[in-house]
Amino acid sequence: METAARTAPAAVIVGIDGPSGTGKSSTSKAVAAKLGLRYLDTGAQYRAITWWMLHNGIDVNDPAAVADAAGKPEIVSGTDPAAPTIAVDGTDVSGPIRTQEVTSAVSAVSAVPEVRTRLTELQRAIAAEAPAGIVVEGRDIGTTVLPDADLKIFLTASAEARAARRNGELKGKEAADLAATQAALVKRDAADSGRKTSPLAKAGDAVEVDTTELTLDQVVECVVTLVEEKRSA
Ligand SMILES: Nc1ncnc2c1ncn2[C@@H]1O[C@H](COP(=O)(O)OP(=O)(O)OP(=O)(O)O)[C@@H](O)[C@H]1O
Ligand SMILES: Nc1ccn([C@H]2C[C@H](O)[C@@H](COP(=O)(O)O)O2)c(=O)n1
Repeated sequence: METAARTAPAAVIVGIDGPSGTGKSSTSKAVAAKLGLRYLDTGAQYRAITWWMLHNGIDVNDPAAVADAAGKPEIVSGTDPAAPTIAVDGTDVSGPIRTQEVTSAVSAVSAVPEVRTRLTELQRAIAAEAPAGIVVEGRDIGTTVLPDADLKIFLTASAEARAARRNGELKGKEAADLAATQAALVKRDAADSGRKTSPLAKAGDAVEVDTTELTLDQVVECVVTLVEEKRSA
């Protein structure tokens, strides 16, 4: 008796880029979970290497010192969208990488070409190993890391909306000044967009989604639909 040959759907690679606070992490995790894909937060990797530099007394404003040390830490990312992890030399740094000290230093460290080369190689290797595919989020995924991704999304939102979202995360903690939050977001975006090596930028073939007036569920639905359209094309 003949058995019908069953082929698993080809792995799908989705890149999601955009400025800070546009919803990349929330959207990417939810899309990956819905579609059974892996999830990679490349911002967490840049934060992890920044944490290591600070922890080891490297002057983060000295590009030569950062470049010399760029190959030293071992960065390991767990890609389960329900429980992503990030470790440096075996230490879980998921908490420490979110401190203000790291946030203030990460743009300087991520502008160093040796850091970018190191992490880009790691990101490509992780994407290549994802059996059903992966959602990778960052700043240069569509332009540099995975230029052949099946689908590229560029999320945007007004600076006001992004600052309000960030402050919303602080509920129950010390209330942050909205104007100060907005100024910090805009400053980091300017640094990330202005660096020479693979700056924050929309790839020419990316789909831009302005999330200012959309709920997270609406953004997730929009991206899931775009992935399904690509898969059935
Ligand atoms: N469409 C949306 N509407 C309202 N809130 C949202 C929306 N998308 C994300 N958020 C909220 O905004 C905050 C920032 O989202 P998220 O961390 O996903 O952004 P991001 O682009 O990954 O930021 P960063 O680049 O700084 O890591 C979170 O509190 C998240 O719950
Ligand atoms: N592909 C990437 C991802 C992140 N960065 C840098 C620039 C960001 O300000 C920083 C932290 O990212 P976040 O956690 O806010 O997503 O990391 C980058 O240069 N390239």
